[in-house]
Amino acid sequence: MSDRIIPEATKRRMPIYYKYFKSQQEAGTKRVSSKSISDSLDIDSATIRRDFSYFGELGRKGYGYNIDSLVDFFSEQIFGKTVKKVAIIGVGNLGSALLRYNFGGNVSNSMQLVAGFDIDETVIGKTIGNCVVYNMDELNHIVKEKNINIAILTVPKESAEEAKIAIENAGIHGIMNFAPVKLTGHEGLVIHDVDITLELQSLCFNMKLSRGE
Ligand SMILES: NC(=O)c1ccc[n+]([C@@H]2O[C@H](COP(=O)([O-])OP(=O)(O)OC[C@H]3O[C@@H](n4cnc5c(N)ncnc54)[C@H](O)[C@@H]3O)[C@@H](O)[C@H]2O)c1
Repeated sequence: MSDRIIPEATKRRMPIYYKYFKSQQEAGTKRVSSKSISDSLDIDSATIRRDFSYFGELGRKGYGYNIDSLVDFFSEQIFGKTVKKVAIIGVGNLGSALLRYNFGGNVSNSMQLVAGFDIDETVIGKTIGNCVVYNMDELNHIVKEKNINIAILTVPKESAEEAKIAIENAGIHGIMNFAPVKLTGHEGLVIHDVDITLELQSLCFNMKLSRGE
């Protein structure tokens, strides 16, 4: 890979490309042009070529891109060489819905939801989706036993800091945080905040722009 710094916008498009190439592979497509990627994803061809240029030569001019190679390449760029094992911390309304959803079953070869954790005795010991809900006290040893690398944090905001410390101490390096609170961790801990309200506001803004208001 080029040692140029990859822009945030390119990083955000990586999973979008991967999802598209995966769907094309499943449909039996062997080769795609940047024009067909552009038309399908509504991203202009120049942006696609610039995004891909950060990763070296992925296709030949006039010949298009080989789908199998792209799927392998993007899969390794996004997930690395090991399957990512994911746990839900806080199995209430949102956490249990995510356990049942289980990534829609779409990416199970690269990411697996393997456990839930909670402090509430009424949910501990239950199986939701395919996952057992464990007591938070068991976090350290279950993380080691199941090689968990990522935590999805769905606890109330008052508990988020405490839960983050427990996650960090268990040796997990990635948190997807749904709690409405800004968390920081030690260097090497990557935290992504997810906020459906921001997405909705962005949708409102785009609707307003598209109507020319
Ligand atoms: N970002 C978004 O778009 C979005 C959308 C919906 C909800 N949320 C947030 O997600 C979080 C969960 O919402 P909910 O409706 O599922 O709440 P909930 O109260 O139904 O569930 C929270 C769960 O966390 C558990 N919990 C509390 N402290 C814990 C701890 N220290 N360790 C482990 N588990 C703990 C509780 O026992 C409970 O089961 C809230 O912070 C909410 O504000 C965010």
